[in-house]
Amino acid sequence: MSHQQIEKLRQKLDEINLQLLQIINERASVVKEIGEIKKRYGVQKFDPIREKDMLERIVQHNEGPFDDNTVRHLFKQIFKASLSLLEDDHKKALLVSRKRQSKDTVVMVGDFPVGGERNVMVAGPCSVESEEQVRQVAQTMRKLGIRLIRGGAYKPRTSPYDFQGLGEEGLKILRRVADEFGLKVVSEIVHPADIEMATQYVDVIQIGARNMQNFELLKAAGSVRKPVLLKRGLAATLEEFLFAAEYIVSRGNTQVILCERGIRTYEKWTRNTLDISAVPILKQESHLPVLVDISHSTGRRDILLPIAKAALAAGADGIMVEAHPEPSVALSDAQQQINLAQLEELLKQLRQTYDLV
Ligand SMILES: O=C(O)C(=O)C[C@]1(C(=O)O)C=C[C@@H](O)C=C1
Repeated sequence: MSHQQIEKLRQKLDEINLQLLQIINERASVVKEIGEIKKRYGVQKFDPIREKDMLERIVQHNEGPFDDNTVRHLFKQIFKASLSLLEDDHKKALLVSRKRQSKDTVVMVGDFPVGGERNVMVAGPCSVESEEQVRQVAQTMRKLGIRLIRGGAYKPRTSPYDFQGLGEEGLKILRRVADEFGLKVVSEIVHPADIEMATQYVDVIQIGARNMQNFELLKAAGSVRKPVLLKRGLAATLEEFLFAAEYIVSRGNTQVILCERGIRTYEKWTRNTLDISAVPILKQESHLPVLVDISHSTGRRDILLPIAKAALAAGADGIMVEAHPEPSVALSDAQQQINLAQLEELLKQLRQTYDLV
């Protein structure tokens, strides 16, 4: 008997659910119309004052049985969903977004895939200091089966009195040594006018954190047909990061790799704060491969292994690490680089769980 009563009431609820569905979608259509107008006039999508007014008015009409706080909470969820509907519409336009391309982009660095089945490691010294130094690193990498060598030839340093890099000579060293050991070169370019020249020497153009919003540099990188490794800015939101990538991709260079390298926070025990949540969010929002720079994000050697594991567990396509034959005498970032034995050990540990090349 009571079972029948419940069934009847449930039928009623089913009907109400459908009515609610229809009405919230009707509401969403109106919100979208407002969104179109806002877009046309460049008005901010989120309007907290309007939301507050609406909540007040709704609560005034609330006759229960839900209490006012519950009603506020429910409607706040509706507003939130409406807002993300507006923002989704906006993001739909981005070429780098998942909405535009559901399939992962695999960036081919010559014959070497980044963002494919296997995780990658980019390793090498912070700065190119000499051919001998690069050769020692390359030899170890070859032995360990790591293919992507990094090394800075143009160094954007905080102090103008610090080592500024060997410039084009540094790129030549990288190219020569990489060819000798069958490796691919990743190196940072800081000036738009150098992009064209750099394509002769590097396999991946790196755009560093300090230049993430150097729009002329991004445009220049978008105009060539070389993979680009774009690092997240020191204080860039993920949205700004993706817009920076969009600058490159929208110019026709679709081969972009994103790199989370930590952001600036009040924490002093690490050089930067690794934003680990950036990894799954970027993978969700964008089809581009995502790497994590475990050296710059931490600035310290002692936590590289757990940080690398965290990055890969969070879904990163690979990690970047600074390695030097003798870190204590390195001309830059001496305290965060690992030596070659430590590189080997790090890789050994990671390979127990991950297929890292
Ligand atoms: O009224 C607006 O300006 C809207 O964009 C609609 C709406 C809503 O869902 O009601 C959506 C987002 C804003 O934060 C405020 C209100």
